[in-house]
Amino acid sequence: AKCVVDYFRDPHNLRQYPSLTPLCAFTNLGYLLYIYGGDFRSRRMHALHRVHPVIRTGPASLSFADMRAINDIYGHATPCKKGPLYELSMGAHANLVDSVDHAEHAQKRKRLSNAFALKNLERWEFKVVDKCTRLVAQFDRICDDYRPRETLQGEKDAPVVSYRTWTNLFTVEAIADIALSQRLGFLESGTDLIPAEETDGAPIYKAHFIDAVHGSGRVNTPIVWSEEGYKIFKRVLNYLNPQFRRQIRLGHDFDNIIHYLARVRQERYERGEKLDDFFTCLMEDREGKRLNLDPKEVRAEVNIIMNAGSDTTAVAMTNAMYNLLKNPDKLAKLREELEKLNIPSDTIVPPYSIVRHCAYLRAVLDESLRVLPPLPLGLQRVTPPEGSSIAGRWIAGNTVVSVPAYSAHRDPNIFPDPEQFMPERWLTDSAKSFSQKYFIPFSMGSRGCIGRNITYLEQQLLLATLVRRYDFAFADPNFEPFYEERMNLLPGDMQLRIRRRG
Ligand code: HEM
Repeated sequence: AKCVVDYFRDPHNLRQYPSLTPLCAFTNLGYLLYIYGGDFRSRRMHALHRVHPVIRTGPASLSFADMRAINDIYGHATPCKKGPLYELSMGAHANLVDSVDHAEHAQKRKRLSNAFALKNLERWEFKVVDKCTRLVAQFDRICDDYRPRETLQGEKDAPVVSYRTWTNLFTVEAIADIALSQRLGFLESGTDLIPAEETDGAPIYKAHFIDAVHGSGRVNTPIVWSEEGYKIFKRVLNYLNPQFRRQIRLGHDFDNIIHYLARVRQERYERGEKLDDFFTCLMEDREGKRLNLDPKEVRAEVNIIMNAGSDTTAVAMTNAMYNLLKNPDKLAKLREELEKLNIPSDTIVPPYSIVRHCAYLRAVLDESLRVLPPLPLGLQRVTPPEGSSIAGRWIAGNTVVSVPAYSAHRDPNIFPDPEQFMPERWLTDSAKSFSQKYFIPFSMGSRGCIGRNITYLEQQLLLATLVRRYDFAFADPNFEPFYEERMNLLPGDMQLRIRRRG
């Protein structure tokens, strides 16, 4: 009854906006039901946004597909804060992503920003080169061991690899080395089995890293949109739904993997090993003075870096290869750019000092992030109590507001022919200005992604390496990707035939 009364009282003055579903105007359950199945909801929602630039997604929530809203909601000067979702999904301690308080976040960000600066990343290039080299060793072995069979067309066939899985193993290994100086051996074993341990000293066991990351996302994403219902839904679904229960267990495995990794790294630190990684930035300031952070906070930061730092980049890598294979003329252009570099053929991984200047390579990656942003949904922010102006409208205080990257990247006034994969659009004079204002795969402002330099380092090195060395083709020529949208838009498996180039 309160929902109905509030609908007619309309304290946020939102009745003027069309509702995503009729239920959304009355209760957050409406949005929860809309996203529950985990299909590609940002695409569904975009179909509506093409007609309505502002949509009501809850009793006090709006989604904007108006480009002016990006700066108002996420820009450096925004008065908006992170929304209730972040506190709800927080673990035992706030981390850099879910910390809501401005002062707390600024302090956390300052601590890590040195580690994420571009000049430091170049120091860690060797860690990424090592992972590229080890992935190439596996792909070479797979190609060399394969006994080709004749196809119906009379050609020799080639082995099949799961590009999605191998690139995900690559990104987990890369971030484990960058963050914790830890070698996991995933690229040798071809699996993501890793030790995990409870905080109560129970024996160590093994868990699957990637399933565990996805488990924690699958638990929270469907239910975190209802502040009132979150805890109840979690309990009820855990009781009634075996699949949900399994995801909760996997999420728990992820916490235990992080506990294991952080403990091992802490012990190395206490033994006086001098290692060059993020963990050191959590232990000491730039002058080497100990910070003495609460161990729960250290674990929370390790958790988010291992999660955000591996999954998003793996998604982006799969999407970039998919887009190139669907657009062979763009792949040919990329190869042409890389071949012009005249890098000796026995150099497996081209140096970052060279590939970072490859404009077409960067354009391919950006265009892929535009078409398929790994976080396509509207990132939740909330207006200050006094209200705020967004895209030229006055929005009442404590309203949840967001701009879905999926829709922003499809504004035809900024990105003509938005469904077309056209890296060339990033090579025009105007590209710099629209990329700064309207290209938001990493969000923007003070809460924008701190790891973007790392993802470009990884993606540029790996894609340049693989495109130079191998030919890829869809194992199923009619392949169409399957997507599961949680916080991240997760592509399903992508099987590719792989051949060594001459
Ligand atoms: C293609 C790859 C990536 C994409 C698309 C991406 C996207 C994003 C987005 C959209 C946000 C804002 C989240 C929000 O407001 O809730 C974010 C924040 C963040 N990302 Fe990334 N990210 C990527 C790679 C990385 C990597 C490699 C790391 C770590 C090494 C990382 C670490 C973080 C952290 C710690 C934050 C929180 C920043 C803050 O609030 O101060 N990300 N990322």
